[in-house]
Amino acid sequence: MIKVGIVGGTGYTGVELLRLLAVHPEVQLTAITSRKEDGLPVADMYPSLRGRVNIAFSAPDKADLTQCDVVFFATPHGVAMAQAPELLAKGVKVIDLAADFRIKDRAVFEKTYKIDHTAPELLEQAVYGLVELNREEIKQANLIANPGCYPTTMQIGYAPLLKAGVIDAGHLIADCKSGVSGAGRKAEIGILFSEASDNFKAYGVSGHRHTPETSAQLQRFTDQKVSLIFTPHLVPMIRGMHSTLYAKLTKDVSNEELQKLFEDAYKDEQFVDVMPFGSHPETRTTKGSNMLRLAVHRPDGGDTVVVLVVQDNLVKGASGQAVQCMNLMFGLQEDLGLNTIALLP
Ligand SMILES: NC(=O)C1=CN([C@@H]2O[C@H](COP(=O)(O)OP(=O)(O)OC[C@H]3O[C@@H](n4cnc5c(N)ncnc54)[C@H](OP(=O)(O)O)[C@@H]3O)[C@@H](O)[C@H]2O)C=CC1
Ligand SMILES: CC(=O)N[C@@H](CCC(=O)OP(=O)(O)O)C(=O)O
Repeated sequence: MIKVGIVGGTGYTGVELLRLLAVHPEVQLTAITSRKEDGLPVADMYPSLRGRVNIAFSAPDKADLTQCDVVFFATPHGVAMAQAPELLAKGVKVIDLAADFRIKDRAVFEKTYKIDHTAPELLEQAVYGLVELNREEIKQANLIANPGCYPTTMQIGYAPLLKAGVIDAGHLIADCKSGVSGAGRKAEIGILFSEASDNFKAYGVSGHRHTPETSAQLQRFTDQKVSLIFTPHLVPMIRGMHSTLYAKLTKDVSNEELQKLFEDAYKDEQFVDVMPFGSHPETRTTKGSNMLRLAVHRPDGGDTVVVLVVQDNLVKGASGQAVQCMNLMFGLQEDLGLNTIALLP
């Protein structure tokens, strides 16, 4: 059994990890930390886990994470970088759900997150955990930088077009919407029920931290200079993400050829569903599952291609993706513990 520790077990991605790992056949939950809930049985806080998770939260300084085989950090940016060096030195693998190791360029990271990087020596060895685009590296990794939720949709949607060289990489426009759980489980005015429900708004139109992360990753797939306009929106639902990705075609490709690019790219991927050309994927078809669904459009046969992508921000956008990485890092079947079908309606 793989001994797993979770730092930040009380947050939304933490409890999502618990939901997935509690029924994972190869995992033994060994340590779950919380600064505020030291000693509280996990299932007292989350009764959905009664009878499934029988350990208590422990304060981060009391939990012996070095006895684990792998530690997930479901914590704010800046926490994993403080603890990863010691864990890695003791042979413990680390999967960070935050951004500490996502951006290789330290200066760009520090400018974007306004945090001094305290473990820059690990940036080189960190592997970006988007399995469909990085599988072989993930298998060898000891330190995973799990992607952001929006970046996952943008990369899966744009990568086949960039690799095929059929779009103008210098003018990508991503119009993305997230459910409120994307902001985490914290008390903040903008995510109160009376502020976020029955309301719809964009935020971070300029300078959202997912723009540099996504641009740097997309740059791997093309020689053209990538330029991305990314606009996130908060939608009044709890889980779910919908990204509408626009790009200008630069080659004379048919609709069938466009569709085939995506079908070929993801034909062996069990967590990416390429729907028939012109479909309208719905967020609820991914709720609670690790599936990402997409559909390709070309409005009025013009020179703009539109890719619609949906996922559950807490599963494929965070904790499910992290478990998918763990499975690969430990030589397990990639879908172990991840075979749930979405809840519908
Ligand atoms: N929500 C989402 O859809 C996604 C989130 N992410 C990223 O995953 C990470 C976790 O997000 P999310 O679960 O939403 O966040 P939450 O705010 O819901 O939870 C954060 C957790 O971290 C713990 N924590 C906070 N500060 C510290 C600290 N200094 N040391 C140790 N533990 C700490 C908190 O527990 P306690 O206070 O009890 O110690 C809590 O359990 C973030 O970096 C986020 O950006 C990534 C993709 C999607
Ligand atoms: C709705 C909402 O607020 N979403 C978060 C993104 C969550 C995510 O992916 O987080 P990290 O990159 O921080 O890990 C945001 O826009 O900041």
